[in-house]
Amino acid sequence: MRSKLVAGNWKMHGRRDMAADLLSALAPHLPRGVDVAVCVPFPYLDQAGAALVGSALHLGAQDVSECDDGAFTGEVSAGMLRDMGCRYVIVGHSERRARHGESSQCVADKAATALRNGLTPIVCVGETKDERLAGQTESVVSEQLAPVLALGADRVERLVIAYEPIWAIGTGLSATVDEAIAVHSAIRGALGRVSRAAADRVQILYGGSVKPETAPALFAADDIDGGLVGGAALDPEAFLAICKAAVAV
Ligand SMILES: O=C[C@H](O)COP(=O)(O)O
Repeated sequence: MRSKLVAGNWKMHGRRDMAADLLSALAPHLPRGVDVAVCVPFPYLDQAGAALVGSALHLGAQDVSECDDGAFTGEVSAGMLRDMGCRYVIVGHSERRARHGESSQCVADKAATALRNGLTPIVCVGETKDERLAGQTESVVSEQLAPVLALGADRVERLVIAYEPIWAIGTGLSATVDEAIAVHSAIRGALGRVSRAAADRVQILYGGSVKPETAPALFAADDIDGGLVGGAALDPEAFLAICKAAVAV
């Protein structure tokens, strides 16, 4: 039985005060029975890591370099993220694939570097609206996952995967439960072709306009192991309600 995970992605929002306020509004009120993480902008990771010492709220980052430490101006290494107290790191978010031209191979390299440094990568995949309308959702997701699954069973078994249809991100228009289940089941099938343990262990999160109203039905599905939450993660009341929805199932 897989546990549920709810990860909040703050994206490029807030300042020092907002980070402090959000963390203090969340950390003491986390429900038991669900893993919860917040993926904080790089400049506030140190502050967040210090604030969360001894807390059940896990820390994550939103990206990582595929390289180990070296002459890579502007990049942040997995070792640095570990040093900040991170447990998770998002790799391959559609906003980075689109804006920074990250290929699926680059995303797999980032996942491998994160794992080598003791971080759990949250690998994002998902299709555009045009790809969905063209009936290409599963083939797009499968191509995005291919280099990641090629990392081999021992590494794949330690990943988290997030299915995030791009058309649902920040639009208020979540995928329906059936639409999400169809893709999650296909991902679970692909994991099963890597190893039985990968299919059993890897948490597959849904992301894309998850709200307190939509979370209960999504999280009740067997193959939906929690959520990657953007906008609603900036509102502590909404985020805690989403976390509670993951416990109730
Ligand atoms: O990483 C989070 C996703 O991009 C979802 O964002 P959203 O909840 O604002 O749609």
